[in-house]
Amino acid sequence: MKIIVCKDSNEVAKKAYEVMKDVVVNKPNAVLGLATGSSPIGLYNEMIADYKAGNVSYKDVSSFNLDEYVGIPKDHPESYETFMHKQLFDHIDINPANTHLPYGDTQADCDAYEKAMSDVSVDIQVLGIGRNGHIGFNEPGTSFDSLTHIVDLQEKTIEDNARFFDGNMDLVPKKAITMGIATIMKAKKILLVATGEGKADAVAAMKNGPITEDMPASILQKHDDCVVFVDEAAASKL
Ligand SMILES: N[C@@H]1[C@@H](O)[C@H](O)[C@@H](COP(=O)(O)O)O[C@@H]1O
Repeated sequence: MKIIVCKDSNEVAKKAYEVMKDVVVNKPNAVLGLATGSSPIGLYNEMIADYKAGNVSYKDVSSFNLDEYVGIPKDHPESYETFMHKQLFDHIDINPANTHLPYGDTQADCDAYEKAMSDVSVDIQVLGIGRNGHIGFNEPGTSFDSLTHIVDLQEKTIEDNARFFDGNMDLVPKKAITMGIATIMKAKKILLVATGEGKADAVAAMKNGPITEDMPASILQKHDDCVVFVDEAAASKL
């Protein structure tokens, strides 16, 4: 795992984009693993700006997102489907038919997503990290062997996401469908971004702590090509 400490979130976005650009320019039909949350928004803005400048195209790219809430429609304002359209897809030339997010609440839904992903190979997987070390929605305690599955969200995660639901924890979905840890680890390259002091404990445990299912992101120590961009605040406990 390579950690690069940047002075602020702006630099994190710019540096992370250099890695993304390298993948897409070298492989115009790259498969991108994408993430939601506030962390990757700066990176997505850089992708959009460079696309608008005419420097890169996503017309042959396809994408697979990490996760989605269970129990809200795809067109809900806070669904991850809506997030991805608003933050990225609607501003670049990616073919909407080539974008994929998991959806549903049954094992069959999980198996279908896993199957679709096993037919391709993710060239670069973007990740954020939860304050409790979750990646995707793989909460502490998730098996490192897990594939796409349905999860019960932990209190801390519901609390963190309440800001998107009028600050009301009751409105936050309590379940989600997520790629598993084993699904994520299959990506050829992993690009994790984390900013702010709230992520400092999780970043330190991910990098220096024991590899344990209690800290899902710690498994990334075992990935052959994982690059992490953090700002000084998120790096403060390294
Ligand atoms: N499912 C997402 C994760 O993929 C994301 O990494 C995490 C951190 O979010 P943020 O980047 O807003 O701190 O939030 C959610 O739980």
